Amino acid sequence: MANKTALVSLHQLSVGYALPAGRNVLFENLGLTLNAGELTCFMGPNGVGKSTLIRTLAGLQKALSGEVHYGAGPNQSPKGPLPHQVSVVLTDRIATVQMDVRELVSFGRYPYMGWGITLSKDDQQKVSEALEEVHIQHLADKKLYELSDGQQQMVMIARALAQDTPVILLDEPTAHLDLNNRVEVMNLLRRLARKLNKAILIATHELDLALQTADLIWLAGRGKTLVTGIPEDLVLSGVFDEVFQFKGYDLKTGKISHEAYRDKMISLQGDGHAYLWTRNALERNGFSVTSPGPSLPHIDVVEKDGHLRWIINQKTSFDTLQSLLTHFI
Ligand SMILES: Nc1ncnc2c1ncn2[C@@H]1O[C@H](COP(=O)(O)OP(=O)(O)OP(=O)(O)O)[C@@H](O)[C@H]1O
Repeated sequence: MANKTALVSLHQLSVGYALPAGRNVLFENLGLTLNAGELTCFMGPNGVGKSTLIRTLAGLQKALSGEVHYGAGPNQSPKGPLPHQVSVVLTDRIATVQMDVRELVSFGRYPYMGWGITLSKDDQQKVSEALEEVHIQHLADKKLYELSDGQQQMVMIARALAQDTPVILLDEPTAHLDLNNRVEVMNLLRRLARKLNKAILIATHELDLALQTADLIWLAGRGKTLVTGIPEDLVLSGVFDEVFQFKGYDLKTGKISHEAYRDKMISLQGDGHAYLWTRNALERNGFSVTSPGPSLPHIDVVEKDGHLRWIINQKTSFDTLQSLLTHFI
């Protein structure tokens, strides 16, 4: 297997707050890496320290002890990473509303602008490429106040891309977005990691999306350390259940656990999505669903001429699940 290239390495890193009343250590002795070409999702309960670690890795907050190395050699800057090494997208709303999108994305070029305040041809090209990469060229001349939350999020990601760093750190980039935009942002970040060989770390509460898109998970909440692994291994090991203590949700099946409060079994036969959603409707309404067996009410889900039908005991037929449920309830 090809060796991974570490773009960020944590060495015995402890993070938290040195307060007058004493130290509040959130994570201790972390020894992890962020690798080129990988999307890492950083998950854990509220208040566990995700934002604090992101800020520490971004050089916005001092580590309590230990070191972070960026790229090949040790970190050269005592204050944190250099601006051409790491870009960061935090949760703050954009305050400079009078600015337009292209101007804000241009801010990503500041590490390369020398003493001048004008963008070179190369800078302008990078800004245009960043806008294209996140598919917001059409918004380039819009004022920031004209944008939706999702569009603003895309603009902040474009700014980070224009900064052209091998590492991007993002704190809850999908907060306040609708499902389509959440999926789009996660897919975009995964694509960027692969295509541009970047190491991308996202602190997120999006359990479903993270499990489906992350190359690696950092999971906080078991002591002051992080459990790491690919999503599927962590789901099967039960460590997510241990950390989040899900109530009424079965992570292994990805389903809400329904209570079979009607004490009534129904046998069900069908295929694909129609079978799964029929089962969901029955279980959500308190029935136990089983495979075909004698002396149970039986439902066949059949598709004919592009239309679904539900047939009870080979006699009574329904053309919606709602009407089927009404029959049983
Ligand atoms: N400036 C600060 N000074 C002291 N303690 C702080 C400061 N900021 C955060 N904390 C504490 O550090 C802990 C971790 O906070 P942090 O915001 O990093 O958690 P988080 O995992 O990002 O939470 P969430 O998922 O709710 O965003 C919390 O207990 C918080 O009260």
